[in-house]
Amino acid sequence: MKNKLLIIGASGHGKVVADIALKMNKWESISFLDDNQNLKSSMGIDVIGTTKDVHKFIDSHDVIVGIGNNSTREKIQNMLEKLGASIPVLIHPSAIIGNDVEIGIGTVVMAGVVINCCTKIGRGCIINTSATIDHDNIIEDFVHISPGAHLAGTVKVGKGSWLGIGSVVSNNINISSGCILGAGAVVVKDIVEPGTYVGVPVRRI
Ligand SMILES: CC(=O)SCCNC(=O)CCNC(=O)[C@H](O)C(C)(C)COP(=O)(O)OP(=O)(O)OC[C@H]1O[C@@H](n2cnc3c(N)ncnc32)[C@H](O)[C@@H]1OP(=O)(O)O
Repeated sequence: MKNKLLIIGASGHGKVVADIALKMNKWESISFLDDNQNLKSSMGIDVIGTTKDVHKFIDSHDVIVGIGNNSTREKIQNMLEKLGASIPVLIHPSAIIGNDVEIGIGTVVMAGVVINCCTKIGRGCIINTSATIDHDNIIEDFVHISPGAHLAGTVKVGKGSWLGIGSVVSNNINISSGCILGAGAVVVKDIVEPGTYVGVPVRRI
């Protein structure tokens, strides 16, 4: 771990990431990179360059991607890992994490989240505000679980999927990689193909 943190992306998600980092109180300085060259600061935190400048800071900073889009976040995190960056896990102090929970690098766990025991969360995930993920889940890399989503026990979510705000997944369900669940979706059967699914129970659109 380094004593400075660099967050790539200074927009909505990046700002929440910065807020969590401030509350963790582990870094003596926090800065952003953002590809909008007109943006000089966000939340009172300096924007010190664009994504292509990251190599200048790799030796001195922990680096995390604060971009909500799953595939963009994946692309940039993969690049950071190739460069040998030190990539932290960010967990809001109000999150409740059970025993035997594993959380991969680059994942951000937001305020009010509960993750129960024996769950495995991959790299570069977003576990958004007040989501709950119960026991023995497997959440693969670069998944976004949106605010207020609830996953029962023994759910598996495939790589890069995005579960929309307030979605609900019943126990023992597998969701394929590359899925989008709409706001308020309810999943009671396995989803075996990538696609966008909405409604109660879900249908593919
Ligand atoms: C902190 C944060 O902000 S985290 C981000 C949280 N945001 C979210 O969770 C957003 C989730 N997104 C959604 O629910 C979106 O509606 C999506 C991704 C499912 C679909 O978006 P699009 O592909 O643009 O679909 P579009 O809006 O054209 O809708 C297609 C059809 O599905 C319906 N539909 C779309 N979303 C939903 C939904 N959540 N539930 C039920 N029906 C829906 C529409 O009414 C429309 O029906 P129609 O053809 O009969 O008119």
